[in-house]
Amino acid sequence: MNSVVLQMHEVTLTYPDGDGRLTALDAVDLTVRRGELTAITGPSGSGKSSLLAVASGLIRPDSGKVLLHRQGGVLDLCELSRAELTALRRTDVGIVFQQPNLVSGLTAVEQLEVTERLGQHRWIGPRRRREIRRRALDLLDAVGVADRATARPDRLSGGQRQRVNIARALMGRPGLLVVDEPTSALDTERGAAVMALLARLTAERDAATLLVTHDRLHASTADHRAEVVDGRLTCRPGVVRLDGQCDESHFVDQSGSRDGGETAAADVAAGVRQSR
Ligand SMILES: Nc1ncnc2c1ncn2[C@@H]1O[C@H](COP(=O)(O)OP(=O)(O)OP(=O)(O)O)[C@@H](O)[C@H]1O
Repeated sequence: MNSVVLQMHEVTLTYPDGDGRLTALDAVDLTVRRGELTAITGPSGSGKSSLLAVASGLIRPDSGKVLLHRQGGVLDLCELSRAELTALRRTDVGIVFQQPNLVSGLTAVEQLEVTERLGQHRWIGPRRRREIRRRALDLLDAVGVADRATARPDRLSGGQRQRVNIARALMGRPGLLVVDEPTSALDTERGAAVMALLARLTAERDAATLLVTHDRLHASTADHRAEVVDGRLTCRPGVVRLDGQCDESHFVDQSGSRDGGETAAADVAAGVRQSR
């Protein structure tokens, strides 16, 4: 079994709501492993974005643990300062937001370079700059847009912008990749291609990918799938207890859990596996 990268344990998150509090996440347990893609689905307002925000350290939960396993040890994101979390998101956690928020004046390769340079608090010499450019070009190649490296966002299609967005999130070599609705602005075919790309990158780069999608067809192509309803995970893929034991009662074997009308989903899944 692959090694654990992210472990959420009994995570509860509330927001102010009038005189009271609204529970967005309710005692959520979730484990995400290296080289595996976990997809979260759920109705609107069920807590999917809140789950991603907590998993990536953008929001601190009211209670629970969010453990990030990385080289050199395990960190509880709930105990880190804002500055430490910002630094961590440059190196260990890649985030792909729903809208590819690319900088309008920069070319595709510059979008990736500037991300890397922002993380360096010192002057960067020509050799290091060449290394950064080479890595940026390699990543654009890996996501299939090497030939658009010098194009600005207004010259890229929606699918190409999303691919640059994904490549940018990988610049820091993150162990955890958090992806919010990557296909929402794409048609079915381009959406399926982006899902296949994420599955391939997850396996090739040995990343742990946690993805939110409203599209059950796309979710069915993931290694694991869970659903959030009213802030609770209805099934919990491969949850590892804090004592290190795997809680098999919550393990979801996708091969045995297909629901009705998913023949097409199985076809997409087969395509994804072939393209890996
Ligand atoms: N900043 C906030 N302040 C107050 N309530 C919030 C805030 N953000 C989200 N909520 C509420 O928390 C609940 C979960 O919201 P969340 O955005 O996580 O759901 P979601 O599943 O991502 O929804 P969608 O699919 O519509 O994006 C909702 O009831 C929402 O109204």
